[in-house]
Amino acid sequence: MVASSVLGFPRIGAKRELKKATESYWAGKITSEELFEIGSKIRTENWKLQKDAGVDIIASNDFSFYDQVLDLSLLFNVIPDRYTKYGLSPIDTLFAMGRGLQKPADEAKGIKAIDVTALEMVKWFDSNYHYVRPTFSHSTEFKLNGSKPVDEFLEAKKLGVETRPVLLGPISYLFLGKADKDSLDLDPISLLEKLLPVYIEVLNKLKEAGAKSVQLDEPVLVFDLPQNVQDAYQGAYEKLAKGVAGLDIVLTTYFGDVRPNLKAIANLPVSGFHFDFTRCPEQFDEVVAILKDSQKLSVGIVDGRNVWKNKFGASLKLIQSAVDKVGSDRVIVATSSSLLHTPVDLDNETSLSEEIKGFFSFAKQKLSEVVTLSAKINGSTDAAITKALEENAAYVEARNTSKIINNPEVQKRVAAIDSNMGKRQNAFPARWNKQKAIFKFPLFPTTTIGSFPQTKEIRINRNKFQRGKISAEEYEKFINEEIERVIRFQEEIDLDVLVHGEPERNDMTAYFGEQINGYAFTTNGWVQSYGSRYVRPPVIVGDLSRPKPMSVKESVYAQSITTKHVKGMLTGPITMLRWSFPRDDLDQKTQAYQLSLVLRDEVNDLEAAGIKIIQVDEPALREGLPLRAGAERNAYYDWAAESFRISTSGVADETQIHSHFCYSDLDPNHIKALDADVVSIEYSKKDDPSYISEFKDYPNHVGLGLFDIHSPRIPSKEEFIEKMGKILETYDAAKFWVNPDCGLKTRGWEETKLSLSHMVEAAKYFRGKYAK
Ligand code: MET
Ligand SMILES: [Zn+2]
Repeated sequence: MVASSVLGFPRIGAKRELKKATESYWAGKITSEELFEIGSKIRTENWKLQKDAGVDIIASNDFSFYDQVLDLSLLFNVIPDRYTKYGLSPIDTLFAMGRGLQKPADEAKGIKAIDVTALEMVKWFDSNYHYVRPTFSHSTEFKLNGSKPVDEFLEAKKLGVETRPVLLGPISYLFLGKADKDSLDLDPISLLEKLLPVYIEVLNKLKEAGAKSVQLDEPVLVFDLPQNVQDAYQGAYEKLAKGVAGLDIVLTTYFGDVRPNLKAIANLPVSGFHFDFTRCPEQFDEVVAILKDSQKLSVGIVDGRNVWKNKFGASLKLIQSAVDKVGSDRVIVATSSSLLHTPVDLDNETSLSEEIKGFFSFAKQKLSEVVTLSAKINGSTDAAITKALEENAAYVEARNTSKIINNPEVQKRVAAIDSNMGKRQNAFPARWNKQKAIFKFPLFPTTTIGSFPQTKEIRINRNKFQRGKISAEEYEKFINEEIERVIRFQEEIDLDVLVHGEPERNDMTAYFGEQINGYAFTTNGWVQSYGSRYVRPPVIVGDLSRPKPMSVKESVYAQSITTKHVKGMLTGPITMLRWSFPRDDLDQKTQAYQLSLVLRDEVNDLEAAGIKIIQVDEPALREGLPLRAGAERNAYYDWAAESFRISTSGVADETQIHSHFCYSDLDPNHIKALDADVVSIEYSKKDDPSYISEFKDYPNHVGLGLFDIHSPRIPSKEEFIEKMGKILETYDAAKFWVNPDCGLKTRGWEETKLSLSHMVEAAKYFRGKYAK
């Protein structure tokens, strides 16, 4: 019999319980016991849901209060010294590593002041999830520190749910990490021998607790891996298998093609493999060929990364060929990856049209999909299964013929795009000559990335407006007051280029998506982005067009109340695409081009309305990069840059185009290809001098982010001076912009005020210094 399996379930709770809990804990409103209680409740619900749906193989240890990779770092004692010297509890150490911690001293209680920055946070493969990067040094001493995987396994067992614990595998864990700044010569993979005993220890504890099998995720197998990393697999898994004899290890890969690394895993002594056939069905024959004897084949066929209903007909064919090859007892029907990347429950959506709702499937619905597929393959004649299959066939037909999907006007415009649309009138040096005469910026111009604190008041008013409790006029008045407050504050601390603060935007993608035809949006479709930050990606369902300007009103208002320049603020085409759930029936390039035309109209409208500086954010540019080098990646480079340039090249030389990048490794060549006049880049946690030199010969202007906006800590003026000083050792002062890492919307006003004031003071300090 074929079994059904789910690689992981969203941990945020159907009503975002986890967010509320962690944020209340950070605010000191609930105790750690209360926090743990809520975690336990979420886990219990998730396991029950899966069990009730009939899923055979259910994961445990897929829960986390912050990030599953960070959990492992805590578990393995990969905790840089700077976090251990305060005597924090394990959960507080975890949060300090994830988000930094700054606490004044409490003399009365004899408690010292705490001031520690967060570890680096980076993109999880090509998703919009972010993990906390394991940070190793020569002094890292692996040892088991806690028992989370075992505790959660036993917790489920007590509830009558037998689970398969999931851990990130040892090679992925090391490869996704980095050397700490005191140990830059350290190659994390060289720590493998030291790390394996700790894996063996925890796996044995799981075995003793009654686990029969574990899921070891090795997603780095979809990267181009250096030879030494590929070579590490065989030995490592032999040691594991020997060290935990009797425990089945299923090696899990996802998000792509593992064929280039197939040799590395072809002879591993594991009990089974999982492959992602939604992302790469082409690998089927070759990967199945490595299976030996009784090794199981977990067929990733229900997409863990999107919201579209599975197309059962095609899936059943693929599963059937798996059964034909290895026999039904060895086949598992699974989600392609953890469902962490999908919203929790479609049943909570009340405002979607029935037609569109009929196209979607969220995490809970995907449970039934794996169950239905496996039941059908097992020959079930159950009426409910038959009905589900019939409904699915009707869905496929309905989507093929739906009227909301095709817009011939849009298709015509995309077909008519020519190469001139992606070119500014002149190259940057000529543009800059004109721009500097207009803007007359001082040396080290200061600015922010766009958003200012999204206060409770803003959320309350937005909510009231959405519910019709306040009129459009009242809401506009409120937003304008917010804009005015932000403008006055920026004038007060003397920033050079102002922003309107984005108070009208709940989310930088959804805000625009809601104004573009062809998008659908959910009311509850939250997905974790990092820590307690969740996003609600809108869904591209059809061809995209802009019925009217989307951002001009707020920018024009902000500009009307100040004599300084206000930047218009837009989300770029690639980020719009990446932070939405895309269509699965149209290639991504065409979707990006549709978006680029929408944005081009908006950029041109902003310019026509008198906005002279326009920032088009592309934080997701790097995220879209295909995970492997090759033709697909090269093509992406071209169409992604072209989409940005189509958006921004309709303006005069005098209009200054900014762009912004964050969250991911820098990709200087790609950034250069966008030809923006000024780019701001997340930098504060990089500790990597090569980031500076990468831009040495770049003629355009660059602001390296000077402080971490994910953390509430406030850098002092001296800290800014030190940071800037370091950069200026190698960096051309004439192209140096001063800005934070990213927008400030998740911060409070108090810390924002202080951090930005210190930043401006530091810029002034250097102006004085350079004037001499
Ligand atoms: C994730 S990038 C965010 C850019 C946006 N303009 C903001 O400041 O919030
Ligand atoms: Zn950003």
